[in-house]
Formats: sequence, C-alpha cells, structure tokens
Amino acid sequence: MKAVVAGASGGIGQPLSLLLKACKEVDHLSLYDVVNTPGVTADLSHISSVAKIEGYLPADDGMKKAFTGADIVVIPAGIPRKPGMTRDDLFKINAGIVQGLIQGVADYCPNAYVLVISNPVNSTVPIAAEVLTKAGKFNPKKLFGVTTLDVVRAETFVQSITGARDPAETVIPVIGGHSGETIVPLFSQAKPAVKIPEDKLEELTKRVQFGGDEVVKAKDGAGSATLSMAYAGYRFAERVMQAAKGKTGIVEPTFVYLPGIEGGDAIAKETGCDYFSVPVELGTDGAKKAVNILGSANAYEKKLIEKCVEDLKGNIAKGVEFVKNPPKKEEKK
Ligand SMILES: NC(=O)C1=CN([C@@H]2O[C@H](COP(=O)(O)OP(=O)(O)OC[C@H]3O[C@@H](n4cnc5c(N)ncnc54)[C@H](O)[C@@H]3O)[C@@H](O)[C@H]2O)C=CC1
Ligand SMILES: O=C([O-])CC(=O)C(=O)O
Repeated sequence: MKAVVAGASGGIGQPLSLLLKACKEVDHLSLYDVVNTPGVTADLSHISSVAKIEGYLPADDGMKKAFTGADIVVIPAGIPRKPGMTRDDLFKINAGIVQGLIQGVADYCPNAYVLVISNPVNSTVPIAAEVLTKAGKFNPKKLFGVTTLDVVRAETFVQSITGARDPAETVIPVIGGHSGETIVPLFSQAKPAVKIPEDKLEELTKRVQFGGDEVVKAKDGAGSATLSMAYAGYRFAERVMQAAKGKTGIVEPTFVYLPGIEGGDAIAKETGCDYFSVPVELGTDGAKKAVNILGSANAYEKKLIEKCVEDLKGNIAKGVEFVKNPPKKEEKK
C-alpha cells in the first residue's frame, strides 16, 4: 500500500504520518505539504519500520510525484479553528485547499481511497465529490469524510458511566455530520448496551457534539484537536486498508455520498441528505454497504437527527455550489 498524507507538516499531519510510518499495512509513505516536508520526512525516515518514506513540496511537480501510484490519500490540509470560530468559518480558505488537492487525486491517483479530514467536513466532502465528478473520476465507494474522532470521543466520554477498563470496547455509532448539532451519537445503539441515567444523557450528548470546542478553548488560540485526530484518522485509515486487503466484518461510521453506496439510497431519501455519516461496512473496494440504523434511534435521538438534517443540508449545498458555481476571484480569498 502506498499511503499519502496531504498536509503532512501540520498539527494533525505530523503525528498521523508517524502512525502511518509505523503501520504494518503501509509499504510506502509519501508526505505532501506546502511547507516543511523535507524536515518531517528526514525525521521519520530514521524509524526502523517497513514503510519507505518520501516527502514533497509543490515545486518540481511535487504533488504529482507524491500522489502518483497512491492507494490511499489522507487529507488533513487546511487551517484549524481559533476560539470563537465555527468550522464553517474555515470554509473560505479550506474549500480551495481541498479542491486543489482533490484535483491532484483526480489527475494522479484516481483509484485511491480518499479520506478527508479538513474542515468543514460537511462541506469539504461534497467539494471533493464534485471535483472528482467534474473530472469523470468519482467513485463514491472510495470517498470518506473522517468522523472517527466523534466516535472516539463518544467511546471515551461514556466510560465515566460504564466504568469499562477499555473504552474502545464499547461501540457507539455516531451519525450525521461533523460539526456541533449535526453530530448525533446514538447511545441507544451502543454495543454492548449501556444504560445512561436520564439526567446524564443530554450532557453526554452535548459533550460529544461540542468536544472539538473543548480542545479549541483549552489550546487558547494554538489550534484545535491534533493528537486525538491523528489517532482517529489513523484508526480509520488502518481499517480501510485492512478491508482493502480482505479483512471482513469491519463497520465504521463515516461521512459518505449515500446514493453511490449499497443501502445508501434509502437513507438519503429518509433524511433528505445525499451526504451523511452512517456505519459503513468496508470491503476490498471501499464502502460496501451503508447500514441504516436511523429507524432504531429512540425518540430523543430522532429529535437530534431532525436538527442535524436541518443544519447539514445547508453545509452540503454550500460545498456543492462552490464547485458548480465557483465564487468570483475576490470572494475566493
Ligand atoms: N475531521 C475531523 O474530525 C477534524 C478535522 N480537523 C481539521 O483538520 C485541518 C488541519 O488541522 P491542523 O493539522 O490542526 O492544522 P495545521 O495548520 O496545524 O496544519 C495544516 C497543514 O496543512 C498544510 N497545507 C495548507 N495548504 C495546503 C495545501 N494546499 N496542500 C498541502 N498542505 C497544505 C499547512 O502547511 C499545514 O502544515 C483543519 O481544517 C481542522 O479543522 C481537525 C480536527 C478534527
Ligand atoms: O473542533 C475543531 O475545529 C476540530 C474538529 O473538527 C474536532 O476536534 O472535532
């Protein structure tokens, strides 16, 4: 497997690259960023793991060299939030960054799995889909918005109630999108089942929805979640690669284009959203099947889904519009 990290010198990119350098699924790691890739690459190259490593800057066809032959491209490129900002406030800058990198995917590695971390995920994934569609290269089974950090947070925060030694053994589907109230944890669907006292449920739900804000506030202007995101991005990338190599039974929530995936059409009709994070069964060619668990949600969770859909529709439309009707140059800045 050749894995690419685009945005490899950043707060997420560096620890994510470290994890991928040590990953048994990766034979070849290629780092791309607009700054500092020579240093990050030199540093990681001293690690005695299997993956050979290369790093590129944009000069001298760097993107082409970095992306060509890639099996999986993970994208944490773009600016992070500062206190007082929403993820949508990142759109102006990150939309263009993601558009450019996805054009690179279309040009140099159209068959790769593409994992989008850059925010706002609710809009950057539709942007990616539109760019790939324009290029005639869109395979919905291979485009994923990474929402694993929401799952990781739900697992972690519920531990105070379950008391489980290993939080990751409690599987909690988190569906919808990746910002505030578009994030919908379905604690009623936890496996094994968890009993959450009624007076704790709202607090726990809000903590998952606004977990990102907790980190933004604590970092106090120095960015948002990076280390936990690198862990989450790595966990998802590793599972995509394991499924690609034939491991079965891997199901992970991820933000996908539903009409392009088996079982997704019904969910798209039910929610009115073409893009939604749902548990997806992963296979050798990417997303094999979208699992519809919306019907199993309890009354409280159904209300959360209603609010999610309201916000998510606008975020999706904004991403689609950005590519279909590009803003004029001065608006793009
Ligand atoms: N999906 C999720 O759950 C999460 C998403 N994020 C998002 O991830 C993104 C990155 O966050 P951080 O790593 O903290 O930011 P950062 O600013 O530390 O790193 C971003 C990196 O992207 C690079 N970059 C900028 N334009 C580029 C381009 N055109 N091509 C290649 N690289 C480029 C920068 O040089 C920098 O090294 C942000 O948009 C943030 O909101 C953050 C946490 C969780
Ligand atoms: O909060 C942010 O801006 C970064 C992010 O997406 C998260 O931590 O979930």
